[in-house]
Amino acid sequence: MFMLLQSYLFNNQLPSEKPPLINSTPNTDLEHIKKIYSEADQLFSETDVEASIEQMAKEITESLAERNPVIFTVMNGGLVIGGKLLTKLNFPLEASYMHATRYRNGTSGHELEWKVAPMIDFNGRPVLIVDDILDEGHTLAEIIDYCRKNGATEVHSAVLVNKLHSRKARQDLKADFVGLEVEDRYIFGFGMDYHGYWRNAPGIFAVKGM
Ligand SMILES: O=P(O)(O)OC[C@H]1O[C@H](OP(=O)(O)OP(=O)(O)O)[C@H](O)[C@@H]1O
Ligand SMILES: Nc1nc2[nH]cnc2c(=O)[nH]1
Repeated sequence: MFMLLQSYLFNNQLPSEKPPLINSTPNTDLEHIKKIYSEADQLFSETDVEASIEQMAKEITESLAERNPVIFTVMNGGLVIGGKLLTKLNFPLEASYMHATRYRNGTSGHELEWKVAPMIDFNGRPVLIVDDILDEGHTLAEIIDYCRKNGATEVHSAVLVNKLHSRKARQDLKADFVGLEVEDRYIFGFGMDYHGYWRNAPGIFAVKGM
């Protein structure tokens, strides 16, 4: 896997062999997936979420507009919030992504697995990490450490959602910019998945019974 990625990253060519599929779910029971959505509790509407993103963008602009930051969206969950935030940040910045996963389309976390490391050199520059959710925070903590070790002058973080509980990976772990606070339930929508599905759900929903 590493050789394939290396070939792609350094020669800028597609690998000749097809890389292993990461989260292929060809046998998913779509009736179950539909039921999860129809039975879920909506915690925030699309309008609520859009308003919170607008507010985050204002706060980020106030802090970083003059700083020439590199903004990294954490895939896959950051896909929606990253895209929605970027066009509201009307100042010079470079935008890219990194891919790290801890839940692997499941509903419980494991050790963090890096799929794609950052590809813009941020040595000597401020970095903003954008992700969908800060839950236990192992993902964000490890990414912050990585950016510091690799020369970021400052590492800021923005999450659409902070989950309220006392199981954070580090006691003082907080994101600098937070859209919404959610109760301690398994949630999906606006980039967050339920077994790989419903990242596209237009709002933030909690799975019934979870
Ligand atoms: O605070 P934590 O407990 O570490 O969890 C937060 C992380 O979990 C989700 O990613 P996931 O590993 O599910 O991968 P995904 O981005 O592909 O959904 C989410 O996108 C965050 O990156
Ligand atoms: N989709 C989703 N991903 C997560 N990663 C960590 N917590 C959550 C959660 O509640 N929902």
